[in-house]
Amino acid sequence: MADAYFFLFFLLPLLLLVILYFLVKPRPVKIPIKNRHVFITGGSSGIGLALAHRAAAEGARVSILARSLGKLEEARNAIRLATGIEVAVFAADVRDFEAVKRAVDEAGPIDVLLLNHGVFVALELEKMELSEIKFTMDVNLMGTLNLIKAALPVMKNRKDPLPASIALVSSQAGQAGIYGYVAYSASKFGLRGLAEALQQEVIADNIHVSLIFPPDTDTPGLAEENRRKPELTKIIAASSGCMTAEKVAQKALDGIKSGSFIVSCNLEGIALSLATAGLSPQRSFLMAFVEVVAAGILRIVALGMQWTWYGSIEKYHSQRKGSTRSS
Ligand SMILES: NC(=O)C1=CN([C@@H]2O[C@H](COP(=O)(O)OP(=O)(O)OC[C@H]3O[C@@H](n4cnc5c(N)ncnc54)[C@H](OP(=O)(O)O)[C@@H]3O)[C@@H](O)[C@H]2O)C=CC1
Ligand SMILES: CCCCCCCCCCCCCCCC(=O)[C@@H](N)CO
Repeated sequence: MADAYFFLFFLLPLLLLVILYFLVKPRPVKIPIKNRHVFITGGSSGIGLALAHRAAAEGARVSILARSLGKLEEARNAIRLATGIEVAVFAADVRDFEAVKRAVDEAGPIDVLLLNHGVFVALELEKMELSEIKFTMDVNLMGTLNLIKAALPVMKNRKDPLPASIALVSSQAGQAGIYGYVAYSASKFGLRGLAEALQQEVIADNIHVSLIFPPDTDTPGLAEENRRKPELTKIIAASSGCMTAEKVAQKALDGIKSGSFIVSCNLEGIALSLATAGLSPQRSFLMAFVEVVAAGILRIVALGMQWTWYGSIEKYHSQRKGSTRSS
């Protein structure tokens, strides 16, 4: 009997750990940011601004890109005031490849390309204009591809032997489809396929991809979104907490520096990432171990999550039916 326990709880896990240690690829990597060029899109507000602050404070040379020059200059002043460091600003729309290319060329070789720009409206697909849907896909997905296309040739040709990074800010709504985010979830899920494929294409150039999955984050963008957010979106998104932009920026930068492919920001996010590990690379054999061991139980947790979400949806519809009948 004791032998069986020894095998099950000691020998078997140990064997699995050893196997995973040799199995995980790409191999772990550390990406320094001190004295390196960090280029942040959407760096004038919210998470991007917090990322710019933090990267500057950690000694990186920082460039930020967004559409509004006014907001960019405000951000530059705020960062100068807080850290004494001057960031470079570039006004361009990520949908405009030529403008993006000019900005990237002018900024000089990039070590960490942090693609954080994004637009979001929470609204049922039926209530969204086609133009809004297209706008979401164009900015979040095509905008990201435009930036990568513009920056990659120079990143590949860098003389620096240090590892470089391309980091994409997705969302927990890019790991699980959420009511009210049909277009947004589509754009953010798209980033995952992009990132998985891209990592295979750039690994030989010592470029490492990170995908960041924040929950609701207290930013000007969220405040705007909340003004017309469907009740059900609020209920379902409340399954994960709300974070400050500073905390998300800290988690994101730590994840990028440690070369993680998947970067979660809170506890619910860790569960979500384990449950959706799929065929994404995992560089840490310890995290791979947790993924393997937790897989079955997390599938049950995920089904329980769907049970509560669909419960909320049913309740919402039955209440609405009740109220339209009585009115
Ligand atoms: N806040 C949240 O709850 C969450 C946000 N995220 C993601 O994090 C990222 C940042 O979000 P958040 O900080 O809240 O957003 P904000 O709305 O506060 O900031 C968005 C930034 O992106 C820039 N931007 C928007 N559209 C374009 C464009 N077409 N071209 C260039 N720049 C553009 C904005 O500047 P300008 O308008 O001047 O162009 C601004 O700097 C997004 O990708 C979002 O999807 C993920 C999970 C949760
Ligand atoms: C198996 C374990 C499951 C653990 C819990 C999962 C909880 C998922 C909640 C998802 C919330 C999505 C928020 C999107 C935020 C965002 O991107 C917007 N604010 C911007 O539009």
